[in-house]
Amino acid sequence: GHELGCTEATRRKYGASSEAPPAKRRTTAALLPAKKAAADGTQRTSKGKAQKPFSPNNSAVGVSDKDREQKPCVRTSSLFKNNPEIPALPRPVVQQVREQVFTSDAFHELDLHPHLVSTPVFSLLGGPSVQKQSIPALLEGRDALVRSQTGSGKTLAYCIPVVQSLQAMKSKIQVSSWLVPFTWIVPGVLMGGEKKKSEKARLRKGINILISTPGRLVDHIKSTKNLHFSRIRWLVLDEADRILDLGFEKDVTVILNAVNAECRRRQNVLLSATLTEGVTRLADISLLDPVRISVLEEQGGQSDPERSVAPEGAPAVPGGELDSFAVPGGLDQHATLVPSKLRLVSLAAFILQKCKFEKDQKMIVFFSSCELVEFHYHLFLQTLPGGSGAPAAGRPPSASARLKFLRLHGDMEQEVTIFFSVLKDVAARGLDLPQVTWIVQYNAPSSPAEYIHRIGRTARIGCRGSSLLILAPSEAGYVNSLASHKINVSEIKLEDILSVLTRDDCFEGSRWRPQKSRAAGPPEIRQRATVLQTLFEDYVHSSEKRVSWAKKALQSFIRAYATYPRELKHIFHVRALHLGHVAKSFGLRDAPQNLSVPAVKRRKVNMNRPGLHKKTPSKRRLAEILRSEYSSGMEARVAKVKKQNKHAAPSSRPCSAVCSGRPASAVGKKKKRSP
Ligand SMILES: Nc1ncnc2c1ncn2[C@@H]1O[C@H](COP(=O)(O)OP(=O)(O)OP(=O)(O)O)[C@@H](O)[C@H]1O
Repeated sequence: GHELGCTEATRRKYGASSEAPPAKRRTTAALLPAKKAAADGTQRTSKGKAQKPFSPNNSAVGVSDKDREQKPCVRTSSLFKNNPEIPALPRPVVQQVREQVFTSDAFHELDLHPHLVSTPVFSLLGGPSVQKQSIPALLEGRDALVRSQTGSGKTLAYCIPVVQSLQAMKSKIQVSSWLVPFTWIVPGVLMGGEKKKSEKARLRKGINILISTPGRLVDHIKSTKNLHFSRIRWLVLDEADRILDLGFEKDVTVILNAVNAECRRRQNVLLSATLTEGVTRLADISLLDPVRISVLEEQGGQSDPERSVAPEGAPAVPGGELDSFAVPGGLDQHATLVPSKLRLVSLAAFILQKCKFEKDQKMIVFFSSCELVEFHYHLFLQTLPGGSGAPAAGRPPSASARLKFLRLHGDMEQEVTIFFSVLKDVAARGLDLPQVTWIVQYNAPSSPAEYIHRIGRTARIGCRGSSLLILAPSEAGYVNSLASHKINVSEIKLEDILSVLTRDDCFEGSRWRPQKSRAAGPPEIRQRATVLQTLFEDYVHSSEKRVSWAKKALQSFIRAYATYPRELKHIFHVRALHLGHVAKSFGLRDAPQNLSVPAVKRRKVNMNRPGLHKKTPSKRRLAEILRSEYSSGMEARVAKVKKQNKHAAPSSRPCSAVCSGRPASAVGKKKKRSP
């Protein structure tokens, strides 16, 4: 107790039973010893507001180390009181779907162009199974439905046959330096980041490989005269599950009709990490007598790891594993149950644990809206020790590692520009995130397919990785929902996440001392978590502007929460939220009075409900899509859509921010994506 300089009242506060009636939040004066309050020179009002205006110039990290040291006593109320009981995390028995990602067979057996075989990736491995199976089938001229887990190498599985067939073509249209040495193979991208005029000019010049998002291609089908499909040899629908998840089904139908109208003889390939009903439906209408490729490991002799040919009329479901999702073998999935009040400190503690106290960690944190990405990005950047600026002097070496944060979402106009100027050659070709070690889902995704795609940003192509799903105690049932798709998670206890704070002397609440012999027990963990929460609350309440910023983020969270699909409403229902507790996870000391929860319910948009596009105005759907993790963000420049965005109910479901213990420059890598 004396180390924190806390009063008996503070100790009682931490020790209060969870059955105690909701305590009114104590004022600073009640928790802050008079002597200390005078010493730090900050007089507080009865509302707990600092009268001394916050100046960002005071400190590079928003709340300076000096401030931290001079305010040893926490004044944050009841972080550990009145929380719902944390139930045991369900542990359904799940036999995970396993896939054989690699094959020992070498690629030189395939009759490929020598330049393709000499590509460095082929010398690295025997080869990804999906490539070993797909390439020969596609070279034979077959249509194919390819289902293989995230990060298993699906892109090259179709790119190699496409390039192999194009390089053999006689007519050369122009010279490109992209696909050296196949200089006459010219790829082009349509994704809406540019003016349509430049895209039209590119189409006019002629390209061999057109990579496009469905929406933008439909746009050109409707308005670009120079777009002809009569000589198309291949139609590839990559990420089919995400195309459907994001509501592009109608656009894909328009594309298929337009292509069919001009060209009947071509090869069609459909690739997906997950196999849902929608994907098989799309396969039925887009593929002709397809080879079904799946790299399932044999389980009880039931599935055939080799490629199989669908009997005529049979549904194109490789391995019959509909709605059972394969997860990379090197991926350890976890979930943790965290009461709403403790969410923010838990996330911060987890980031610190991995990115500050462990080496070579790179983490992606997924949030449910762009506003949430912005809020947490700025908050952590300004408050977390090591979040920015130089490491503070006198810290132990283990705690001096600098955290680097990068935000990424679909509503970033300026930031994207800046980002592009820094990493121009990288970002202009799309992003891949190599060597990501942790995926954190701060807000649960609204479909299992989305879950799979999020966690699939780690443990790619045989690497190891881990994921953490943060759920409220009332959301524990979501684990069962995942289990019904053969997704298996194990529990990480909240105490284990928060305990890292005892290693971080920034949260000691008093001047840092080099060594302590005292073991860290639950009371100390609670004290430090409260110090951290106070840091957040002080930052948020240091100006009216920041308070309203936090309120907006909270509002956005509630809006997103209202958009879970009907089948998950029993787990995620906005009425089950304790707004006062949730407010705390935004650094707010009280729940704002004017949250528009009922209005949100009226305007809910469910991205995963089949037939979404029929029920939702198309512009709103577009606004949703533009803000998705698959959006480049540049589309948001379309003023009309931006206007719609303002009024669209939830700002989106999937968005992400990246934080890493490494330099930001190590984050990006070339990646071409479609859709
Ligand atoms: N033959 C190969 N040898 C070595 N690395 C490879 C090979 N094929 C692909 N890779 C690498 O593996 C990573 C994952 O490949 P890719 O992006 O094609 O996976 P995917 O199955 O499409 O994943 P997702 O479903 O998540 O989009 C990429 O970084 C890619 O460069």
